[in-house]
Amino acid sequence: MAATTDFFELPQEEKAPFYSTDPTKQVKILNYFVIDGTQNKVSMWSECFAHPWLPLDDDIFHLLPQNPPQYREVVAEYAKEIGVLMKRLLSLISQGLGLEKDCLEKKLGEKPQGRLQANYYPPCPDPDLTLGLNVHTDICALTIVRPSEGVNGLQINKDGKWVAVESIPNSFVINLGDQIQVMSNGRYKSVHHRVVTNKTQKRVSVATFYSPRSEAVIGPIEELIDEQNPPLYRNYQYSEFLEEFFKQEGTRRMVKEVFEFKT
Ligand SMILES: O=C(O)CCC(=O)C(=O)O
Ligand SMILES: [Fe+2]
Repeated sequence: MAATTDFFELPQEEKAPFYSTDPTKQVKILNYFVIDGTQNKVSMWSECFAHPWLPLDDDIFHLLPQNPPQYREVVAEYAKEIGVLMKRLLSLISQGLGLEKDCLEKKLGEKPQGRLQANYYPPCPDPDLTLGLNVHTDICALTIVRPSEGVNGLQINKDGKWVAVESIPNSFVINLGDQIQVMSNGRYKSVHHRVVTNKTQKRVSVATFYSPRSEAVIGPIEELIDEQNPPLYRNYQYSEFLEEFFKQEGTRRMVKEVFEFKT
């Protein structure tokens, strides 16, 4: 967390080379936005630094910041541990669905892709006017979030109401993503969430996303389909899902809904 916070708090000129809106750039700082009624882009009250963590090969490693000096080593170590935890969680979720331990991992395919997104939310003079991150579901399979301690901000939508996720020391927040909702044929839900800001304290979080690679074919798992439980989604290549995601940029995204069978 310190390495991430230090990176965000570097002088602007040191961070400048990382700012980019190019979707193909692997390591970059980005600002999420919403498109308002007059087609203007309205920026969220946050800055996000994103890059791959799986695989973290030499090419990517050398694109990571050299300042703060410990950034690369800390991320490499964190990536290793998160990889182990992701596998463990996927195995538990598979068993929770009554499937073989390695079912979800196998269905997500070889060479899964992991992206890390560090989010920096500065104090906001009027938190009622904006959000740190707009309401969304994570499009990946699974997300592990490490939030800064003692500062709330993340909220999930439960039965139409926003509920604060309390920050608990030394803990992670696990979000099920859209791909788990589709693969479990709707038994697990990818939760709608958003981040609110506050007037006095900055907040930092590090989200690590785990996704299939773009060639993988995703759909409801056969063992979970029968007469009572017909498939809710059609099979798709993950690249199609990503294409739809980018098409809906700046809107209240409804990506997996595009792949639903309409009844
Ligand atoms: O800041 C947080 O706690 C959540 C971040 C998040 O939802 C995301 O990066 O997708
Ligand atoms: Fe999220």
